[in-house]
Amino acid sequence: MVNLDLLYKPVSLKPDRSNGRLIVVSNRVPVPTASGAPAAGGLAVALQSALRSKGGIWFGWSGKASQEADREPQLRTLGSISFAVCDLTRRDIEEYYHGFANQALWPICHYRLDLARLSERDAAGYFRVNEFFARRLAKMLRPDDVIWIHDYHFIPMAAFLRQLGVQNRIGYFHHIPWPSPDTASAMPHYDRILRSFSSYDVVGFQTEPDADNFRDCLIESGAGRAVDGNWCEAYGRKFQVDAFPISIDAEAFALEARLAERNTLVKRMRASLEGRAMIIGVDRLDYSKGIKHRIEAFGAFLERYPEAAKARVTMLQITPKSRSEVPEYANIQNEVAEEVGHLNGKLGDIDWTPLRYINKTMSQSALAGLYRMARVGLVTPLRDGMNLVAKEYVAAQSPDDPGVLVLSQFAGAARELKSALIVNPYDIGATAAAIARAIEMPLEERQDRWRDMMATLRDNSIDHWTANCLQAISGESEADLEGSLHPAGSIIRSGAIAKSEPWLAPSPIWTSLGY
Ligand SMILES: O=P(O)(O)OC[C@H]1O[C@H](O[C@H]2O[C@H](CO)[C@@H](O)[C@H](O)[C@H]2O)[C@H](O)[C@@H](O)[C@@H]1O
Ligand SMILES: O=c1ccn([C@@H]2O[C@H](COP(=O)(O)OP(=O)(O)O)[C@@H](O)[C@H]2O)c(=O)[nH]1
Repeated sequence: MVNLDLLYKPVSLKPDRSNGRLIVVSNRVPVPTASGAPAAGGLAVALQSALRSKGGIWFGWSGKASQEADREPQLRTLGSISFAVCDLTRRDIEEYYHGFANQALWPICHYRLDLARLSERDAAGYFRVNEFFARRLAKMLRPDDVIWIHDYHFIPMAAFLRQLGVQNRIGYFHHIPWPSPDTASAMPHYDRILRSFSSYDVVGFQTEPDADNFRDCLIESGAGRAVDGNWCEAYGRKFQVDAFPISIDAEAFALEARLAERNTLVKRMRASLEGRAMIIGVDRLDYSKGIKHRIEAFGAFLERYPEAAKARVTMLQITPKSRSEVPEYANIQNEVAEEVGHLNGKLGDIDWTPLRYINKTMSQSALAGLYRMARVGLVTPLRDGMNLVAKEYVAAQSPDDPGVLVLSQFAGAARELKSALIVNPYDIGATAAAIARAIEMPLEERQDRWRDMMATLRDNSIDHWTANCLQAISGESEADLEGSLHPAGSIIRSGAIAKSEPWLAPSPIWTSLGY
């Protein structure tokens, strides 16, 4: 373990944006390991390339628990990237990760108020852990670093950094949906959460509706207003609020899929299908992914076309377990397993298992090959920030014989992949009909739809996303705004603007919680 205090000086100088390192902060940090285990989370997969060119630090949780005394960041450097991760205590993990992040923010952002647990203990733990990370990060920063913070685990991180005197440019990207004010306002410490966003220079969302919902939250709570298009003034500060739809490297994924035709696992799968068409679903085992509804829809499809289906179709559902210590996730694991058992018991035969259900994490290469083999990609979340699986499925298809994507209207990806068969995942009959349509779809229509979606993916690649986000966060696009009234990062007080001043205005609730 390396004591980072010895390596970096504290922040004190005026920011210079030109040559700064990139500092990425995320809850999960894919520290390279000797075994090179595959990553199941979209965030980890999507950010693989982000740090490559600029160099810098990827900072976050180690994924491990340890004792209070032993929690300075551990550093691993590979080329121009240093991975710095801190352990958390068991109590931290319980309150910050399982508790506030995944039992309050996650369900509320996915419109599941019925599953939200509002606990003061968890809330205090969430803010405490954010402060813990902020203090350690602040010690590593240089004045010209650009900081890019990811996801709902770290909403208050910038506010703590500002309190510590950090004046760097800081951007935030929210990977999951942001709901409308009536739902968002169910968040515990809603005012404090909203206020926390104003410490960023840029706040990014997956889609326009998410960004609109967020602006509406500021307006309806009386905290601020929208100005100059995609900017907001709130809590005395001006910051950019915009949609940056995340994507994948479609060309690289297509190549991976072509090569994966030689993958042993893919070959085994193909042989076992005995000529049947494959339908594929790939999701973390999460209630937001709509797996139960999907299984019901597949069952309805089988019952509607029993003989044809048996002779012609098999479904593969790849579902790595996720957040198993959270009760709602333990419940969904049981419910899905039961649903799979019912379906196979009722509709299967001695020589045919209609639904193959696997709780393993597959490598990207195996997934790419399996997507390519599948006639139908079933991506039917009840709510999803983006859903990279939908994009990967499209990228993996063979141009000569592409499969059909059946996509939920409630996935962020549906706003871009308009040539998918778009379904309401709550409508079991309509989803069953879409499966039937996808199986029967003529080659020409499949090719037309695929070409359209692939063109969209090529136009907005992951590199594009990273470049757009970083351009906004580093303030490069602000040259045009230099003459405008309130450039980003400015503090607004009674008509005067003090650019890049420290942000030191905690609300009463902050102090009441002891921060
Ligand atoms: O880290 P975990 O608790 O194991 O969860 C895995 C990740 O899930 C979420 O992914 C989201 O980000 C994707 C990429 O932007 C997006 O396509 C998807 O719709 C979201 O659900 C979560 O936001 C990540 O932080 C987690 O690491
Ligand atoms: O066994 C698996 C299952 C999923 N994934 C990857 O995990 C990501 C899931 O991202 P998505 O945006 O669809 O959902 P999230 O899990 O982030 O909510 C995709 O890149 C998948 O390829 C994987 O590598 N192995």
